[in-house]
Formats: sequence, structure tokens, C-alpha cells
Amino acid sequence: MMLLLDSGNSRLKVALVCQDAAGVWQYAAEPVALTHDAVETELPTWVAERLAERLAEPSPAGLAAHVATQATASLALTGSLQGAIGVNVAGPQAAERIARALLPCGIGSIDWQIPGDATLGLRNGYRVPTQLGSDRWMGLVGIWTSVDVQTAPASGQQPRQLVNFGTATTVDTISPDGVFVGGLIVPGWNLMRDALAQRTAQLPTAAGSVLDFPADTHDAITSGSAAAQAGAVLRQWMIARARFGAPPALYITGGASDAVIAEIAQLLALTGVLVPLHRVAHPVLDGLRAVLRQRANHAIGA
Ligand SMILES: Nc1ncnc2c1ncn2[C@@H]1O[C@H](COP(=O)(O)OP(=O)(O)O)[C@@H](O)[C@H]1O
Ligand SMILES: CC(C)(COP(=O)(O)O)[C@@H](O)C(=O)NCCC(=O)O
Repeated sequence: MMLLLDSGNSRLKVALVCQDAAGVWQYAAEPVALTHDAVETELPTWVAERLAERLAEPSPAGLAAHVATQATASLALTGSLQGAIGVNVAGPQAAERIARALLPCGIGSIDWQIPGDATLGLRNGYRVPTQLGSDRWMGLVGIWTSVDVQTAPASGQQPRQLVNFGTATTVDTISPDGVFVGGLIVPGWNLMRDALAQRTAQLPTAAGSVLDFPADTHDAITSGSAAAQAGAVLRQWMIARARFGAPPALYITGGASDAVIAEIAQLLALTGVLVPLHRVAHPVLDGLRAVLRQRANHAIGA
């Protein structure tokens, strides 16, 4: 079993995966999102509980408590974890905290991924490839390779766009021939509203509705933030459609997706083209799964 980590600016997303008979790394449990403040207490417990469930050991709660409080986990647990691979955009302190939290689970080091020129046939068009956020890159690898996305695939001629409504909002485009051609970084849904509340004298932290013609302060801020988020998506979608001559397939992810997805759908409907919005739960973790698979294939010479 391997541990996958997606350390974003707000939350750490974690998954345990194991290889099936076909060599595909499958989720062994539903991935979880933890705040960074909770990593030291909750991460080792979560890992131990999931491992214990998988190994069908008795008293998972007891084992979890053992791992959380002791310097070393039971041999059966630690022995079943082969390692940890991840991406981190939350800074070195977050990485250290995660590494410390995983020591009792038998993880001595984490294989943090950095974007390169190409991964699994997807080419990185960033001017300095390593400057691209590793979560953005791994998310793109995820929608480029994921089995789950094959259920809602882009045709070979279609560009693909991954929109991540996280702490920041990113809107990234893959050309039909497999090049990440660039993308937007926009203040995220909550950052936008927080910035207005913190940097103006009169504006509150808004709790309004998204309306066409907002007529009070809360609705005006909420609608304005949703419009800015959706406007960024629509801009990239229209530009990519013009550039590649085909409507991009849109993949939506991130903690704040629910707040804005209806606004995007409404704006896209105004374009007169039917554009399905594909929700993807864990594109970054999916990308990491694909990287693991590639490594295994290389190891056996496939
Ligand atoms: N139900 C929700 N509605 C709106 N925003 C949410 C909701 N749940 C989480 N968020 C926001 O989503 C962001 C975190 O999402 P996540 O995808 O984990 O981001 P990151 O990868 O940057 O850590 C935060 O800004 C958080 O406030
Ligand atoms: C753009 C991001 C802040 C998004 O982080 P997130 O909201 O997912 O936590 C992150 O991917 C990042 O720090 N990127 C480095 C700069 C770049 O991608 O150009």
C-alpha cells in the first residue's frame, strides 16, 4: 500500500492506495481532507485506522491510538505501507509537519513530486516548468490519464480544461495534442470575499446569494465573487475554443466548487453551446496514482 498526499494551501488531501491484479493503484479508502493544524493529531490516526481496516486487524481504534501516541506503529501496520508520494504547495513548514506526523507510521521520507518537462505523455508548456505549482501539474496529469475521466472523456480533437476552486482558483488548458499551454491563477472564492472584508472600511464577510442584479451588500459581494470566478473560467473556455477550433471539455474540482458551479453553468448556457461540466473528485491524487503505475511498469520493463 502507498500513501498519496496533496498538500494545498488550505487542506491536506490524503489517500491510501493498493495495486489490483491489473497493476492499477486503486483507492483503498475514501480520501480525506485535513486542515494543516490537524495534521499532527489526525493524520497518523487516519492512516492507522485505514491500514488496520485493510489488514482486518482487531480493534482498529486501539491501534490508531497506539500509532498516534507511540514512536513506532505495530510492525504489521508499518510493514504494509510501502511509502508516500505527494505534492506540496503549502510551503516547507507544512511539508515538515506532514513528515513528522508520518514518522510513527513508518514513513521515513516523502517523495515530493516537482513538475518537469513531461509526464506520461503530457508536455509542460510553462516557461520554467518547475515554477508551475506541483498540484496544478499533478491535477493535469490526473485528467490526462485517469480511468475515472474516461467515463466522461474528451474526444481526441478536444482541448481539456481543469478548473480547481481551491484556496486560489486555477484554470488550466491542455491542447488536443497533449500540451499544457498555460492557465490562470485567480484569488479563490473565499480569498476574494475575505479580501473585501479585510481591506475595506464598510464591507462585511458576505453571506449572500448569487443573483443577476443584487440589491444589497451581501448579495452584491457574493454575486460579484461568483461572477469573477465564473468569468475567468468562461474567458479561458472561449479563448481555447477559438484557438483549437473545438469546445474544451471542462473538469471542475476543489473545495469551493459548490459555491460557483451553478454560475459557470449559467454563463456557459448563455453561449448557446451545451457544455457538460465534469466534476472530478481527486484529480491530483489520480495523477499521483498514474505516476505510481508508470513506475511499476518501468520496474517490470513494460
Ligand atoms: N462548502 C464550501 N463552500 C465554499 N468553500 C468551501 C467549502 N468547503 C471548502 N471550501 C473552501 O475551499 C478551499 C479549500 O479547498 P481545497 O480544494 O482543499 O484547497 P487547497 O487545495 O488550496 O487546500 C478553502 O478556500 C475553503 O474555504
Ligand atoms: C496557484 C497555487 C497557489 C494554487 O494552490 P492551491 O489553491 O491549490 O492551494 C499553487 O499551485 C502555487 O503555489 N503555484 C505556484 C505558482 C504557479 O503555479 O505558477
